[in-house]
Amino acid sequence: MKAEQIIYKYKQAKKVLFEDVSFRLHPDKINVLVGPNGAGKTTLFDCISGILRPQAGNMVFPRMDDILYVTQSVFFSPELKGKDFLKFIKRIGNQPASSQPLDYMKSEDEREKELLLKLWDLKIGKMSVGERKWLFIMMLTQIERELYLLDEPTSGVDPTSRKRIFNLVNHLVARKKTVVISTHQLNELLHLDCHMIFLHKGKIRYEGNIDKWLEMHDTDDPDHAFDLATSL
Ligand SMILES: Nc1ncnc2c1ncn2[C@@H]1O[C@H](COP(=O)(O)OP(=O)(O)OP(=O)(O)O)[C@@H](O)[C@H]1O
Repeated sequence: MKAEQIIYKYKQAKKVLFEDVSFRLHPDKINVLVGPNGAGKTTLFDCISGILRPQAGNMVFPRMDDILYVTQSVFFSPELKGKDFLKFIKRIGNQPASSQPLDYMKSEDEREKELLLKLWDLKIGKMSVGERKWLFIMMLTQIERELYLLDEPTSGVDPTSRKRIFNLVNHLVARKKTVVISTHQLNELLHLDCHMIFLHKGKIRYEGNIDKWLEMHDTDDPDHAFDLATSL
């Protein structure tokens, strides 16, 4: 899966957003899209998923039906309960909707089971950000697709929820699925087998291992490297 020489400009915008975006997704690692606010990460996800059509370039990605795209603003009524969401997702996957909470879960982790039991009867509007993100991602990643795009899945979540979300993402990679996430928390990438794609000022400025990227910037602090990379 790859993008070559993508050019994209929003109709209303004065300037081109992507002047030459090329990258390749790694099939066996978590692909991580990184870049400053406004660099175009969400726009790139929209292009990959087929929601937006670039004005030029070559995109080699699965068709829309084979992509699961979890945007930052997945909207479900805050009045719905956890169980309503879980049953709904099963039904759209043409699978039977069980009334047993643990039937919805693949993990054997006792704390996660406990969390699911708590969220089962809780309204979505009353869940914390981390609880809601974990529940959504846990369930949505059970839908079979070739490519999964997760826009900032760990923003606003505590280290435990973040670990749980990365476990879900790692399971996808282990199942030979291609995954792309975006994040601003670069420290979380240090212990991850990831393929970093760095978008800045309309181009991909780096693609590869995070350790090599840190070496290039002569630092072991990813936030410092980010600061240096975006000041160019
Ligand atoms: N519909 C639109 N019309 C015009 N400009 C837009 C539109 N949507 C987004 N933009 C602009 O495109 C640029 C990229 O936005 P995008 O949301 O893709 O960035 P991002 O990298 O995901 O940002 P963040 O890290 O803040 O989430 C921004 O300058 C934004 O204002």
